[in-house]
Amino acid sequence: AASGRPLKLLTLLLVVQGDRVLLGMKKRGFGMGKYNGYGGKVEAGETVLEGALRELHEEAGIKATDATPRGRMLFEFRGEETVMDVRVFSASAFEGEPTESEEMTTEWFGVDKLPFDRMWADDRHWFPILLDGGFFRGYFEFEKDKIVDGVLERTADA
Ligand SMILES: Nc1nc(SCCc2ccccc2)c2[nH]cnc2n1
Repeated sequence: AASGRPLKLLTLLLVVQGDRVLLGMKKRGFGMGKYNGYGGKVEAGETVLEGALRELHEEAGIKATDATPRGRMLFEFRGEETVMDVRVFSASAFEGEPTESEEMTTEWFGVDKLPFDRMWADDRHWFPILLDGGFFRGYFEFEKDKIVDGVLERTADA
C-alpha cells in the first residue's frame, strides 16, 4: 500500500575542512538569500551520491573526493503537498578551487562563526552534530521561514 505524502529526493553537501565550512549564498530559486551547503535534485540514472557531487561541481566548481552520508532531514512546508527528503553529505577534501556560480557564492566560515541567522532555522540544530562527526535524522515543519514543529535525533549512522 502506498505510504503518505509524496517525497521529493534532494541532496545537500557540506564541505568541512578542519575548522572551516564552505557555504554559498543562494542567488535565486528555492532558499534564495540564505547561506547553505550545495545541493539540489537527483536526476534519473544517477545515484544520490552522484547527484550530490554533480550539484557541488555545478554550483561551486569543485569535485569532492571523500563525500560521505551524514544524515537525512525531512522538511514539510505548510500548504505544500510534497515533503522534501534531503540527504545530507559532508566532505573534507576536494579537487579544484571553489568558484562562484550563477546559483551560489563560495565563502569559508569558521566553525564558531557560522551565519545561522542567515541560514535555514533548522541548521543551528543539526550542524553541531555534523561538525562533531556524528550522524543525524530529523523532521521539521515550516510555515514560510519559521519552524512550527520539529524533531531531531543523533543516530549511529546516516
Ligand atoms: N540546510 C537546509 N537546506 C534546505 S534545502 C537543501 C536542499 C536543496 C533544495 C533545493 C535546492 C538546493 C538545495 C532546507 N529546507 C528546509 N530547511 C533546510 N535547511
